[in-house]
Amino acid sequence: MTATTEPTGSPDRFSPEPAVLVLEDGTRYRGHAWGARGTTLGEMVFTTGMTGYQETLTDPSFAGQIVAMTAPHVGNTGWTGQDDESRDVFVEGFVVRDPAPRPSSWRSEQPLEGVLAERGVVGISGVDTRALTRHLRDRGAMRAGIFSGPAGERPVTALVDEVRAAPAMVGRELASAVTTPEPVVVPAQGEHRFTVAALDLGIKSNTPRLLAARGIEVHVLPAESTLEELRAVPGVTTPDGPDGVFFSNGPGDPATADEAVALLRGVLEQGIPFFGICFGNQLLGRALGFGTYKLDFGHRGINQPVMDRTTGKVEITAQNHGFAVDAPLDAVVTAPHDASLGRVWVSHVCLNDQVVEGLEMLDRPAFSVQYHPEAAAGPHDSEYLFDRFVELMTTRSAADRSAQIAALTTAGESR
Ligand SMILES: NC(=O)CC[C@H](N)C(=O)O
Repeated sequence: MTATTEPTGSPDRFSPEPAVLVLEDGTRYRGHAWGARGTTLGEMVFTTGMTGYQETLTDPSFAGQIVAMTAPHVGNTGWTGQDDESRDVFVEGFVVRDPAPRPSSWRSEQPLEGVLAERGVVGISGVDTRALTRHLRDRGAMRAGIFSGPAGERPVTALVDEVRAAPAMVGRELASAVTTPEPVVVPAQGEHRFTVAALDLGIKSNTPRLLAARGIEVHVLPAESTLEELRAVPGVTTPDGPDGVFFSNGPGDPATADEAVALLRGVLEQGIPFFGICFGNQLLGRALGFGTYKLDFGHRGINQPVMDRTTGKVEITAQNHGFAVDAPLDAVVTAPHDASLGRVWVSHVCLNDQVVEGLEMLDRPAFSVQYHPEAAAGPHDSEYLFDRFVELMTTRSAADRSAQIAALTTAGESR
């Protein structure tokens, strides 16, 4: 059935040009053309962060996705080049309720809509984003299109057909489209303690920044790098290879990243300390032999509660993922892919829905989290993970988690 939702309340006062957001199930939301005019297609997702629209727009993990902000008033602080999380805007389209008519911040260099228009990002304003979010929450993530200008004047059936012809997120490989074309070195701040090879699957700038702040020189490498290229990065403590390897966040379906998974297996076999974030966590899961699956509507926002099972502390986290690792929560598992990799446990769990939010190997120096400890934008509760990586590169061996695991087993038995 086709439903139409008209915007309510005060519509965007600034664009008389119509635009329409069409979902693959036929639902449509009318609004106003905002940013670039034309057609854009992608997976429709929502993010609940009240702040951080610029960091969201420049997070390469959003490639292939049309993002709706649940925060109603967007653009208030304009655009500040210094806050970019990467070299471009990567979202496929942008859906907002009520854009600020002009920025109000001494740091702003440009209004948000100007940046969107300049970079060809098709947007729509005046949409009831709460109704859209409830719809996606009930029906799941789905493909969508924003149409404005002459493209939006065609019959709705033609627009729905166009949306349905767009590629689905499941099975989509996007890391190669967003990765750095050339290696980039981010120098260590202060004493140069370690050098890390960071595989750029869609990395955000704040990650090398937080590593560099801990005395780590970061070599950001293209996604298609080989094990030899990773090992050619000389470490401080290990001159025949980097002190550690990092795999970043990134867009697309982790099930497509076979080459990066094979690369990571090589890293693990050689015992090089490893840290992964988001896509990097999904790839550690896959390297160990677990599957990944699509969440109904994903976790996107900056207030998601996660339990760190090592300390028992709950942290408020920034998240942006539509897929997750399928690993058992209450058991220590020997890597299903290859028993010689040793044991692994789920180190972090999402308290909203018990989704796996972190993995830690117990016999090798490797761990990863599904959420964003670099948190730009977001809370800073999880920065300790960068210190754990430093500790791992210092000891070069897995930490002892036997007490935590014994507690977990006892809790499991008493249920
Ligand atoms: N931020 C990320 O790295 C996202 C990973 C993956 N593309 C997902 O949606 O789950």
